[in-house]
Amino acid sequence: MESDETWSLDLSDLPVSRRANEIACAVEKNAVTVIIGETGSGKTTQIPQILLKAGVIAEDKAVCVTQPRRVAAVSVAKRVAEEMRVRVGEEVGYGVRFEDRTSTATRIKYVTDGTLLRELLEDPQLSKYSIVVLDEAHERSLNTDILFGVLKKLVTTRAEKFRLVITSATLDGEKFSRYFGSPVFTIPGRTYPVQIAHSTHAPRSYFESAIETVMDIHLNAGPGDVLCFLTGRDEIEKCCRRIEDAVRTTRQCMDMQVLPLYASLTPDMQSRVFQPHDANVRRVIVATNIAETSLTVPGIVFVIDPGVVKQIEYDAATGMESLQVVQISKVQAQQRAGRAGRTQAGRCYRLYTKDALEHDMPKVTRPEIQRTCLVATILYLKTLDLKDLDVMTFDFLDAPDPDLIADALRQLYLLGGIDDDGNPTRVGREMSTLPLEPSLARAMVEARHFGCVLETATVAAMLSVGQHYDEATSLLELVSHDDFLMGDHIVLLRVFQAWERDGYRRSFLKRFSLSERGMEFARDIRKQLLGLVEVTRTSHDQGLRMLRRSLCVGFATKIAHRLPHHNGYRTLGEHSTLCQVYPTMARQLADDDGLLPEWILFHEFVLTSRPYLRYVCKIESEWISKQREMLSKKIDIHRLSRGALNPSLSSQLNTKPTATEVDVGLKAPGARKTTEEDISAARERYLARKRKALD
Ligand SMILES: Nc1ncnc2c1ncn2[C@@H]1O[C@H](COP(=O)(O)OP(=O)(O)OP(=O)(O)O)[C@@H](O)[C@H]1O
Repeated sequence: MESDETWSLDLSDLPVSRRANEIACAVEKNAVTVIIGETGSGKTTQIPQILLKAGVIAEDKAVCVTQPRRVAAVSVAKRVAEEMRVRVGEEVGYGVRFEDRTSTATRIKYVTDGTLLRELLEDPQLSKYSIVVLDEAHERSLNTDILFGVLKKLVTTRAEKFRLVITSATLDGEKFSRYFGSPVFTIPGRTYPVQIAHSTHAPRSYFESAIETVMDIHLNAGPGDVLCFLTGRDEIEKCCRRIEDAVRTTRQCMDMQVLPLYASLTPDMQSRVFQPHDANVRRVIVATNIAETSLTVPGIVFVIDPGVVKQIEYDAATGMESLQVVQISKVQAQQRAGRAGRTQAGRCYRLYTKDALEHDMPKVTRPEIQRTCLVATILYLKTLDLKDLDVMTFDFLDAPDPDLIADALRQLYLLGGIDDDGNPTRVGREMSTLPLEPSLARAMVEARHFGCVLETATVAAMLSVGQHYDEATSLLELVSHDDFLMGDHIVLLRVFQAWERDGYRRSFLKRFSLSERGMEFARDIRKQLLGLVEVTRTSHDQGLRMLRRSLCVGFATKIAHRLPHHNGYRTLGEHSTLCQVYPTMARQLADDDGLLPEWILFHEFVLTSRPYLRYVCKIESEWISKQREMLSKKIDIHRLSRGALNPSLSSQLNTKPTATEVDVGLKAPGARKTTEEDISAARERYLARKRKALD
């Protein structure tokens, strides 16, 4: 028997649908509307349909709904297309990185927040849309936070009618209302009840406790699928194996199917969780927080919430990132419970005590914009050419620490993305058109001059993907010993080239234990990059050398020097830090004396058990003399914070190719410097808000 809960619900009975008229009127009347309604009440799927039916969307335009994650944008679009009985890509479509399923007929478009940011670069007025809905606002993803600030401006400046809607189940309505100067519309009622159970004591291991709870439900509870949250890929894969083993050794009449769900799975693998299945088999989905918001997985009755999440934290002083398992916020706990009770009544098992929820957990999730590297964000804001932009005082909902902004400005300047007056250079604009992180984008721009676009695009694509091979891979069959000694970038290039020579066959990937998902994804990204950057060619034997030189320009702020007679390194720059090369990589780089290269560039600087450099490549000191000189130069951050005061003027001035060739002193007439007072005021505001958030 197949479950078909999909149609068991009368859509007109969803809390949001019951208030359709009022919602349509509120959006029609107000430039910005904040809508708060319980999880599962119909915000994501129903509001766009309500606005369409009520004629709030202009005839020749569409409504765009953002989601923080790709899997949500795709699955919700599919669901709404089903409800409207149209095919995806017709009246309802979606746009995510590397995939656009829309047509001229599309009136409701689901996108990731990153996709909307890109669309803004091409069409700053967003002229295709009459309404933008920023959904899941509570997540405070970096991209959604940027959209808050940019769209708040657009609402007041666009000549044509434009409406902004902010939605979430768990939002500090008052704060949003104050920021946007908008009314808050609250929708009472939920779909089905969710019973919540807390642990009576803190478990010794949330991982073991999660497995025990899955097995307990399987052996003792009635029918229904299980959604269990964990923190990351490795942990999830391990948990799936453990559960499968436990089921094998337990005699139970009901079968079980265990499915992982995390961001780096292929879209095909991800969509398995939404496919109908035999109701006699209990399905257990083990997921990261990508399943925390938006998703309706039909059949879920039980949710297991261990109360933890993996979060990235960037330290601007050292340039080091750490990925740590931290406690979730109360808002996240509520979202997780809300994954049950959507198609039938449900239960949520919290593997932490009620006391911990009330006293230890933060109320809301800390915005990503306050704990991440902001180079890409600042470049983005600069290239949008907003009038009177000063990134230090930009109207963010929650401003980041000024040190984070200063760090981003410094890095952008050293990469040549902005000039002495903080205006985006031609190089900066080119960088912003590439769907890559700034260092890789900068290397790609440089690769054109060095004639090694193919090689650089391949390395950039491989590095963007991350997961390529497992420990068992015998790379020396694919990569020569000499190439091996040059480091990861060259190894990644050679691996891809070997696969390319083999005609991109899957059997090749299997034979060398290469990740099918990772390699296929890298191939897609590479193809896209090669469509964006003109391929200039250099002689084959120069390719490798030129590649490393381009990387030196892109990674000008990520260079390390080995200590004398020692395999430790010191990063270059204002806050030079002692660190080591990640152990598995260090083995491959060492020469016959066991010494690592004197100079390297690195892709990642992460804090795990200690500070490690990951993905490193050997470079020559004479290639980086300009970079070293720049790194030791005192940079006037105040001058960089403003910029694009007069876009037409700045674009005339911005014809300088790289920062290393920036003519110091060339200044846009009329540019007012951000003063020390502006920055102290920004810092004060930031600290005051932080204190308030902690209270
Ligand atoms: N794929 C689906 N299969 C079955 N029912 C679904 C599906 N998607 C949505 N629904 C039904 O529609 C309801 C509304 O879903 P919707 O995603 O619009 O809610 P929401 O208010 O946006 O929730 P959240 O705040 O959790 O994102 C769900 O509670 C569920 O009953």
